[in-house]
Amino acid sequence: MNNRQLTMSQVMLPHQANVAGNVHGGEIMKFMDTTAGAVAIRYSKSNCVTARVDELEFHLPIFVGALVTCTATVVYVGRTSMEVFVNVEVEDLESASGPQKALSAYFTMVAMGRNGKPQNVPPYEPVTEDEIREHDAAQVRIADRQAKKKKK
Ligand SMILES: CCCCCCCCCCCCCCCC(=O)SCCNC(=O)CCNC(=O)[C@H](O)C(C)(C)COP(=O)(O)OP(=O)(O)OC[C@H]1O[C@@H](n2cnc3c(N)ncnc32)[C@H](O)[C@@H]1OP(=O)(O)O
Repeated sequence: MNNRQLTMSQVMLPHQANVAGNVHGGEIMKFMDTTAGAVAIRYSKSNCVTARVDELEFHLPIFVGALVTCTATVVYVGRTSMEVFVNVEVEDLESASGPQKALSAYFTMVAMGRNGKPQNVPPYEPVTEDEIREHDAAQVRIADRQAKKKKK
């Protein structure tokens, strides 16, 4: 089992949409957060909180009845934090077009100890070319963020 990746699917229901049938962005964001949280909990074996979500851009409308699939992957592990890439695909089950990419984002999840403080998570060493590329890109993003924070 790959404990760094987890996929969850949901059919969108009327209570998640506006009167025109468009699913609220917040519903999708909550689903992404839950998927990121679940994989982070499984990876770290502890409760996790969301510390940060990077840019979100909705490329496609999502309508009631669509099957939405979130795949969350831990791409970088710090001392107590994990960067999780969440990819969202949407599928109209009545059409033959198959799943289409709707949006994606990076979530930073922090493992919390029972004392309410961040706690260490198991280290992660990327192995495949894709894993190493994602890991290196995460390091660049984190360094950029830290540099911006220092400027403030
Ligand atoms: C156990 C149960 C099992 C049940 C199974 C059920 C499964 C069902 C799944 C549902 C899953 C739902 C998942 C939703 C989870 C929420 O939505 S939680 C609610 C929203 N989030 C919050 O309330 C968090 C509020 N913020 C905080 O509590 C604190 O700011 C934090 C995030 C703990 C950080 O505290 P801090 O004092 O700044 O800690 P600090 O030691 O300085 O930093 C800790 C790490 O966080 C990083 N960090 C801190 N702030 C940031 C930031 N803004 N950006 C990036 N990184 C940051 C630091 O760089 C550091 O990283 P490392 O170098 O250690 O790797």
